[in-house]
Amino acid sequence: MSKTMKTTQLPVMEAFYTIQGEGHFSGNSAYFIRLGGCDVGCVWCDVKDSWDASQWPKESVEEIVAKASAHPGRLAVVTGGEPLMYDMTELTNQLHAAGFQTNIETSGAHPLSGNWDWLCFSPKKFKAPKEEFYAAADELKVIIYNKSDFKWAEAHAAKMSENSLLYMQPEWDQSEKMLPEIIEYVKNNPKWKISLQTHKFMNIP
Ligand SMILES: C[S@@+](CC[C@H](N)C(=O)[O-])C[C@H]1O[C@@H](n2cnc3c(N)ncnc32)[C@H](O)[C@@H]1O
Ligand SMILES: Nc1nc2[nH]cc(C(=O)O)c2c(=O)[nH]1
Ligand code: SF4
Ligand SMILES: [Mg+2]
Repeated sequence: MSKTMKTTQLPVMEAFYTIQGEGHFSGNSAYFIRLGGCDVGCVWCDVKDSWDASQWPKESVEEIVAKASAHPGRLAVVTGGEPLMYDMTELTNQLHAAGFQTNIETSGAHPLSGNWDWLCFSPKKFKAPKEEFYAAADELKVIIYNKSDFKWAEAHAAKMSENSLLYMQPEWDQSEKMLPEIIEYVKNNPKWKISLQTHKFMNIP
């Protein structure tokens, strides 16, 4: 590559090879790329350290993909922070070129970019999602923190495309209280499935 050619640099908080713990791909080996930076401000966010992008070193897309390629799995999950604060075109193109399936975890609060094989959309009360995510998402994953979130979840589900998957995931610290309610809700509303943060039970990243 010529010296004058610009390559995308992205703030990387951490990247690790693990098991996808949540949603439709739960149980699959996956390489996680966690980008720094988020302006959504969820009170119960489990990675608040990710919010300030300036704390995390910038890496070129080439470096990020080279590190991912060192592992046997070819499923990449891009998360954060909020990955769509950045243009994801080059990262997804280079991941594809290296043979990866590209999955994303996003709140939908920023414009959609990149070429995704699977998009997990987890809308938040703290910063409204962009309308384009309802059609683009493969799975909706609503975090249930209190009883009012069931009605809120239905409002989002009503806007999703017909064949998308619908998940309710208990907020981790409210699980003891809310999981029994979620179980009853899903039994009564079978279009929904439960997603648990299984990596936290397995004590893996
Ligand atoms: C940390 S976020 C990063 C990606 C993106 N900012 C988002 O919120 O979708 C990854 C996933 O974890 C979920 N999550 C964050 N904190 C959680 C918590 N305390 N309990 C359960 N799920 C949580 C989010 O809703 C999202 O689906
Ligand atoms: N194992 C594992 N699975 C995950 N699924 C979504 C995660 C995320 O933080 O985006 C996550 C994570 O941090 N670890
Ligand atoms: S949008 Fe995601 S990363 Fe940002 S605060 Fe909410 S859960 Fe955390
Ligand atoms: Mg997580």
